[in-house]
Amino acid sequence: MTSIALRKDIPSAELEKSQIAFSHVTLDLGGKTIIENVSLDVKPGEFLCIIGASGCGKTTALRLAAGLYQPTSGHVSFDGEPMRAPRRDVAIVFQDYGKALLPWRTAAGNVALALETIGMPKAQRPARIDELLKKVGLPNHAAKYPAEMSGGMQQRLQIARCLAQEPKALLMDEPFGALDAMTRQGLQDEVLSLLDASKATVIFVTHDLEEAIYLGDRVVGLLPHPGRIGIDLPINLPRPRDQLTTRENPEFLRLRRELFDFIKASEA
Ligand SMILES: Nc1ncnc2c1ncn2[C@@H]1O[C@H](COP(=O)(O)OP(=O)(O)OP(=O)(O)O)[C@@H](O)[C@H]1O
Repeated sequence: MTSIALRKDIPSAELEKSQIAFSHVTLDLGGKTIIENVSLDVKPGEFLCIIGASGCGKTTALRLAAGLYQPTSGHVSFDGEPMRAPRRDVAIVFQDYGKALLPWRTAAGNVALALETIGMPKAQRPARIDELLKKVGLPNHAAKYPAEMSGGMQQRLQIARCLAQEPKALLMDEPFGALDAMTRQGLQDEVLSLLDASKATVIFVTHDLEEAIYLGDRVVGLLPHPGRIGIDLPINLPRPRDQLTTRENPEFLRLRRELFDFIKASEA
């Protein structure tokens, strides 16, 4: 059984296809090569984490996956089609929820915007908004504005808004980087259970090696200057994951050591 099949029940024919594929991707920006010859296949429903030293190109790789950058050479595809521009079925969750949310709209209004974008008729929106806010643990906060919510709540709201798009893939850039440790662990578990239900493919960028192992089916580490794949580890830890037992598992500790050594060597 593969680690992906452990996460959710996806037909094996689906797993053979790539959902997001990088083929020999190189990207130059400002006269510098930022990403060099990256080839990467992400399968439908896979939870891939990207780690690496600061400035190694993690966010840039995510922007390529989102269609926000076009490669200088090589290509990025989604469901077998060239990724020439951002797509509605690929949602992005940013670390900076403050900038991602509209401050003049309530929680319900922020989610409604995503429903408008996918063309949901107005009459159907309130029930869907309630459902989404409930899913992310904000059932009683529909009328609040982002400024009236904690960081963790705002990030939940951003996730609800992304789920409203019913994305096939979710690209997450350090989504919990600005949150305290307890809020962060709670949201890790919420994201795992939300994604188990939605079966979306995930690319999740993080500085936190333990977070990457805890969440992922696979962890890819980038080497810096230019950004290249230096390590690609399957995470064969049982699911559902548990904040105590998973983190105490000897395999978790072995993986943490391997990634720690990788980062240390890549910074040397
Ligand atoms: N538009 C741009 N023009 C020129 N250089 C850029 C541009 N965007 C990013 N870079 C450079 O590309 C490199 C990779 O940046 P990127 O933000 O992808 O790294 P990162 O791994 O996400 O970093 P961090 O972990 O600190 O967020 C950095 O050296 C950065 O200065």
